Amino acid sequence: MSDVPDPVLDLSAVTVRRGVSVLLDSVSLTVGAGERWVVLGPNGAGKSTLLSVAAGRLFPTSGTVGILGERLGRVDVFELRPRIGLASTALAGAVPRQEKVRDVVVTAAYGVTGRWREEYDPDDEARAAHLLALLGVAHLAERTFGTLSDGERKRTQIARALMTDPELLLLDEPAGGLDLGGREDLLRRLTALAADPDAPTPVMVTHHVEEIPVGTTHALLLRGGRVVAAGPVEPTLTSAQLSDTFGLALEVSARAGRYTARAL
Ligand SMILES: Nc1ncnc2c1ncn2[C@@H]1O[C@H](COP(=O)(O)OP(=O)(O)OP(=O)(O)O)[C@@H](O)[C@H]1O
Repeated sequence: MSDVPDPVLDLSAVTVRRGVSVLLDSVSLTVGAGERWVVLGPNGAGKSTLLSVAAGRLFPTSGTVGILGERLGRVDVFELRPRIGLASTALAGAVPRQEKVRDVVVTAAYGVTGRWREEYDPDDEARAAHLLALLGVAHLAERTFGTLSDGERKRTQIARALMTDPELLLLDEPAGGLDLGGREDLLRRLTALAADPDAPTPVMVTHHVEEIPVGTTHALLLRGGRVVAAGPVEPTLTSAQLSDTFGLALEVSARAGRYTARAL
């Protein structure tokens, strides 16, 4: 998108403390328009915390956060949030189990979860249907969210995150819990989405290098709330840096834009 502010994200020395715990320790990150980022790190590294900051949902203890050309703390976050698509397990937990899948998606246009109108704009209904098809779950539109499998929920959440036509797309472990076929299908769809010049700039959190979609341009490696390495994906995702990130000797290999890692 030519009119998307650049950088899309501009975090400088962001620290998040909770009591004596330091969840993020002076993290700086600049995501340019058109870049496609992955954030990798072990359990508890601070990935979800970082995504919450990037989503304008968590204010850091110190540091500055620029999102889509606005400064967190100076901007009305309720105006900013529709410009950011966020799919996370925490948000999925806020969706009523009885909510129909199509309503889970369409209500994002109104900034709510839970159906609250009898009628929606036909254009919104059509967009929700299109996004469910894009994520491969159009056949589930009339089902209730509570009856979906984990993988189906993930896809529905991503469709919801795209509903407002956001400029920034934040995905927290979109492939987590998916079976092999489901993961590969989702990655293919994320790759196709990333190739669309009108698609939002994605920042995706994962634990596994195998879940990095083809077309990812940049990586941030996080451990203990600190940045181990960040930058263009190839020089960042080295065996040495991945080993530092996960705290064990790993060998990473790349083939046709996909990555695998194994312990040495
Ligand atoms: N309110 C809090 N008070 C103290 N510690 C917290 C609080 N919230 C989160 N943490 C801790 O902060 C650390 C980072 O959490 P976060 O959820 O960001 O990690 P993560 O990298 O997303 O982990 P995972 O991969 O397991 O989802 C964890 O050790 C977590 O236990």
